[in-house]
Amino acid sequence: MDQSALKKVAAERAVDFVEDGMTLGLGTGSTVFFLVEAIARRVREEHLHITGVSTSSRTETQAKELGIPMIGIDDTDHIDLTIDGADEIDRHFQGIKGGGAAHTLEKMVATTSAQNIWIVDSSKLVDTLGAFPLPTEVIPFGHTQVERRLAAEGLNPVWRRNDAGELVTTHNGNYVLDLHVGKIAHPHLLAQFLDAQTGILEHGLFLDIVNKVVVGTESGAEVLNAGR
Ligand SMILES: O=C(CO)[C@H](O)[C@H](O)COP(=O)(O)O
Repeated sequence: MDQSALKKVAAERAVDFVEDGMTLGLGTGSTVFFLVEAIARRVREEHLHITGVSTSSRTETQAKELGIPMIGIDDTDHIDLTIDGADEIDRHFQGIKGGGAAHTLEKMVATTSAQNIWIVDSSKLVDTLGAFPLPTEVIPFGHTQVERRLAAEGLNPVWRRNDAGELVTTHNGNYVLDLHVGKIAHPHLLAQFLDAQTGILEHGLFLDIVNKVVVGTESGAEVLNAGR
């Protein structure tokens, strides 16, 4: 199976955790694309009443087109379950997200959610985080000053650009600075440092957040419980 097929395996298993009446956070990315399709199928066929909260305009558009009722994050203070993709997950169920530049909205939705499930293909499981460049969202004012500060700390910041070479902007109009750190030995310490940097709106370390990971493998979906 190719990577896309493995993502679909994970997404189609995760939809089993969706229950009637739930307010459901919907993540962003190619794995979530399959999830939204699978949820819409259950809404249609089983007449499930669910309400979605999205983390990007891409997901919002897809969900609405497929008939999933949607509300905004400002319309609720409680989400029952959020299902999202991830870029890396380590053995302690800590993760990196933001490959799709949506990590700020994703973190808001995830931290409003009672439960979080991540859906990934098996290539996303790692021993130590950091091979995937860690995304940060940086506000335009003083952004090169932030870059210099992070470079001085040895965090190897690189602005994310699109195929035309332009700076990628987030939903909020900010820039994405990817940190090529190699190995993140102490994710909590790095998160603390980044949280303290004025100018960085949010970073892609998602620590102590995920409850379950559904992994798409060649032999089917595997559910890993984080024990939190
Ligand atoms: O964090 C994300 C977007 O900001 C995605 O969840 C992450 O990049 C995984 O994407 P995909 O499912 O396409 O591999």
